[in-house]
Amino acid sequence: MITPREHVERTPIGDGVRLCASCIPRGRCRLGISGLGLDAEGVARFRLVCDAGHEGGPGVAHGGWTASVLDEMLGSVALLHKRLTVTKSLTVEFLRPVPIDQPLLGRSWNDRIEGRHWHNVGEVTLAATGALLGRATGVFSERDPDHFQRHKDWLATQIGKAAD
Ligand SMILES: CCCCC/C=C\C/C=C\C/C=C\C/C=C\CCCC(=O)SCCNC(=O)CCNC(=O)[C@H](O)C(C)(C)COP(=O)(O)OP(=O)(O)OC[C@H]1O[C@@H](n2cnc3c(N)ncnc32)[C@H](O)[C@@H]1OP(=O)(O)O
Repeated sequence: MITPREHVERTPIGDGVRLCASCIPRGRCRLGISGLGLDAEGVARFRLVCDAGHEGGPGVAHGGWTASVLDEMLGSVALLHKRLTVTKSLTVEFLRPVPIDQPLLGRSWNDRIEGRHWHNVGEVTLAATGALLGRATGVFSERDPDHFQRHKDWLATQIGKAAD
């Protein structure tokens, strides 16, 4: 079985972020995230733009976009340390409307690790002024790469049960 590090290293990067399966063919994150790497304090930094494809209210991002980018940014913290985690819980605060087509900045970092659980934090700000628009806390559960095969096996059992 491959190690989590090998699994992470085999996943393609686009604009500085490890790409999820659906974005690998396009070569960039569909949410408009580019990664700037870890700074000296171990904080992951990102450039973000919410394009009109994610417009909710007039001129502002759908809340699902904001929650998704925070999930992605907090989920990237362990990836940047070559560890594999999935979101166990995510709490999002929508502090101000997020404008579309405006440069935004994202930051995410680890607060503490308890066993296999990474407690991560992150925020989205307006690049022009640093105004805080949204923030999140989340717990990310460290997994082995067999997580996805386990899911397939579990699903096959469930579907089998439904057919009985
Ligand atoms: C998009 C995912 C990417 C993940 C990384 C993949 C590749 C890396 C490379 C590039 C990716 C690029 C970017 C990614 C960056 C950020 C992505 C954002 C992160 C996400 O957006 S990620 C998707 C959303 N998040 C989930 O989708 C989690 C669903 N939630 C669970 O999976 C469990 O809830 C879990 C693991 C959280 C529990 O955590 P835990 O610490 O409590 O773990 P525990 O082992 O105790 O399991 C407790 C119970 O879950 C069962 N269980 C565990 N694993 C299972 C499996 N594989 N199949 C079937 N059942 C499973 C056990 O059997 C037990 O069941 P029971 O209670 O009945 O005994």
